[in-house]
Amino acid sequence: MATLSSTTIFRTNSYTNLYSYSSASSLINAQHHRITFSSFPQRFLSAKVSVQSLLNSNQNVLLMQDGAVATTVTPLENERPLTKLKDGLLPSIVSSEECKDAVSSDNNGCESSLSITVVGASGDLAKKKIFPALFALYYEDCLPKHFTIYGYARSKMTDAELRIMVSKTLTCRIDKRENCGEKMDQFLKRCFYYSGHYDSQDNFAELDKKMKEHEGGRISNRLFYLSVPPNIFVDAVRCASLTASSGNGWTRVIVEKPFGRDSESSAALTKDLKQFLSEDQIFRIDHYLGKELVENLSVLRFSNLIFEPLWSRQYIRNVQLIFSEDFGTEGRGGYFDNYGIIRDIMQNHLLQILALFAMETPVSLDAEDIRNEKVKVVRSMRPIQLDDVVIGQYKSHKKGGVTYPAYTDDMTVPKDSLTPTFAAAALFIDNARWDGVPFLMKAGKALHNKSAEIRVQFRHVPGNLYNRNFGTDLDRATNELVIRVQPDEAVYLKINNKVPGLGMRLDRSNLNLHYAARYSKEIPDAYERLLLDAIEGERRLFIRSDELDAAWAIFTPVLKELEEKQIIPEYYPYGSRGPVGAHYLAARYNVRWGDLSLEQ
Ligand SMILES: NC(=O)C1=CN([C@@H]2O[C@H](COP(=O)(O)OP(=O)(O)OC[C@H]3O[C@@H](n4cnc5c(N)ncnc54)[C@H](OP(=O)(O)O)[C@@H]3O)[C@@H](O)[C@H]2O)C=CC1
Ligand SMILES: O=C1O[C@H](COP(=O)(O)O)[C@@H](O)[C@H](O)[C@H]1O
Repeated sequence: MATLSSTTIFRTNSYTNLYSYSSASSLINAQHHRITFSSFPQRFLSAKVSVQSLLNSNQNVLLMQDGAVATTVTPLENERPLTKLKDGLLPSIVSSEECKDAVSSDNNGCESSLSITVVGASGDLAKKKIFPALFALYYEDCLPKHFTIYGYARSKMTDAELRIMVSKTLTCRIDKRENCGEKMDQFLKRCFYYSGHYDSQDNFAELDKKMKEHEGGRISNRLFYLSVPPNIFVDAVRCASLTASSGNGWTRVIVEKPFGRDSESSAALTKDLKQFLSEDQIFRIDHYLGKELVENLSVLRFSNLIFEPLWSRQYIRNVQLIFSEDFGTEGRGGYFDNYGIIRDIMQNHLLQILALFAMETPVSLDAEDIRNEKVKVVRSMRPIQLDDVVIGQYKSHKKGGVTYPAYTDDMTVPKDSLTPTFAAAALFIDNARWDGVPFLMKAGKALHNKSAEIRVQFRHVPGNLYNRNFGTDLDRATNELVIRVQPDEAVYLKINNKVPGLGMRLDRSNLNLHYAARYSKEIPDAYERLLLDAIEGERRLFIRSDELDAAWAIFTPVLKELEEKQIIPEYYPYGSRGPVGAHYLAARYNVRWGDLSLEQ
C-alpha cells in the first residue's frame, strides 16, 4: 500500500466527509465507521486502490492521486462527525449543483444499491410530493446508479398501474426540459409496486425478497418513507425493521408528521419507534425546513455582519411568523379535525422556523451542533398561556356567485366541531437575547391569500430627527425585514429614504432580494432537498426527539386547556383576513401585523 500523506480531515459538505489517514493502522481504526460509497464526488478521484482487505465488505476506501485516502464516512449513532478542517487538499465545498458527481460507481465491486419504499404509495402526499421529488432527484442525477423505488400500500395495483398513477404528477423543471419524456420513462421503469398490509411481517418479507432481486448482491441501503396516517407508523416500522431492513447497509425511515398530538402521545410514539429503530435511523420530516428561504435564514444571519449584531431584544421589537392558505381543509377534514391548526402548522413548521431564527450561533454546521442550539432555544420558551391565544374557524361565505363552504360542511368533520382552522399566539423566549420580545405566530386556512413569511420589526430610531416627516408615530418609520418563504420568494428590508428632488420628503422603500429576478433557476421543492439529505444521512434538517419533546412542552398545556374548556373559536368568513381577535392580541403587545399593513 502506498505511503499516505499527512493526517488530514476534510469537511466538504452535507453529502460527504472526506478523510485522509496517515497510516494503514488508522484505516483499521476507521472500521468503527460505516463507510458508504454512494455520494462520493467522482471528479476528485484519479487513482483508485481498494484496501478492502483491511476493512469489512461494506467499507470502501479510495486512494487519491496524491496518496491521500478518501472515504465517505457516516459516523455511527451518537458519534459526532469529524469536522476539523486542515490542509485544504481538496476544495472544501461541494455544492449541490454537483449531484452529478455524487452518484455511486462501479469501483472494485464496492458499489451499493438504494431501495426507496414509499409506504402509503396510493395516498395524496406520495402522489403530490414524494414521487415528483424522487423524479426531480433522478433528473438531476442525484440518485445513485443502482436505485429502485417501491410503492407499498394495501390498494391493489400492478407495477404498470403505479407507473400510470405516478406519471400523472411528474413534471420537469421549466428551465430543464431536455430529454424530459425519456427521463420519465427511465424513472418509471425503476418504480415497482407491492400490495401489502402495514402490519404484516409476511408482506414486508415478500417486499424484502423483491428488493433483494433488484439489489443483485450489492450493499443494500434502504429508505422507507412513512406516508401513511400516524396510527400506522409503528406497525409499519415494526414490520419493515424486522423483515425488510438491510443486512449489510443502512436502513433509514422518514416519518411524516404528526408526531403525536401532545407531549404524552409524542413520547409514546418515540418510545414505540425506538423499539425497532435507533434515533439515528429516524428522520422526522418537517418539510418547511427544506424550503429554500428557511435554509437561507441561517446563511443570512451568520454570514452577514450587518444582521447578527441587530439580532436581539436591543434592536428587534417583535418577530412575526405568518402562514396562510387560501383554501380550506377540503379532502383532509378527517385528519385535520383531530389535530387543528395549532398542531398542523404552529407546533412544527412555525416553531421550527422560530428556533432557527432565534438560536445562538452553532459551534459548526453539523447536524448535532445545529440541533443542540435549536433545542436550547426552544427549551428557553415559556409554555403558551391561554390568554395569549386566539382561535378561529372558517364559516361559509358567498362571493361572486360562488358559495365557499364552512369547515363543518365537510362530511368528515362533526357538525359541532370546535377545531380551530385559524390561530394566533404570542410566544416568549426567556433568555438574555430575547427577553420580552414577542414572537407572534399566525396560521390559518381559508384566508384571503396563500403565503408564509417571517417579519422582523425593528425598534424605532431614537431621537426622532425627522420628526417633521414622521410626526410622533415613530413606529410607522421602523425598519422591517421580511423573509417571504412563499410564494414568490424574497428577502426585503423596508428602509426610510429621501425622495429625490430639492425638497426633503421621506419615503419608504424596499431593498429587495427578489429570487425570480436574481436567479433564473427554478427553486427545488422542499421534499427534494429532504429526500436527498435522508439518502445522504444528513440529519440537520430533521427533528431530533429532544427537539420534539421541547416543542410539545410549549404547546401541550394550552392545547389541553382549549379542549377541556371547550373554547369556542371566533368564526371568520372563508376568504377573509381571519378573526379580528388576532389584532387585539397583537395590540396587547403593541404590535401591528406586518402582512396587513397597506405597504406590505
Ligand atoms: N397530504 C399532505 O399534503 C400532507 C400529509 N402529511 C402527512 O403524510 C402522511 C400521509 O398523508 P396523505 O398521503 O395525505 O394520507 P392519506 O390519507 O392519503 O393516506 C395514505 C395512504 O395510507 C393508507 N391509509 C389511509 N387511511 C388508512 C387507515 N385508516 N388504515 C390503513 N391505511 C390507511 C391508504 O392506502 P391504502 O388504503 O392503499 O393502504 C392511503 O392511500 C400523513 O401522516 C399526513 O399527516 C404531512 C404533510 C402534508
Ligand atoms: O404540513 C402541512 O403543510 C401544508 C402546507 O404546506 P405548503 O408547503 O404547501 O405550504 C398544509 O396545507 C397542511 O395542512 C399541513 O399538514
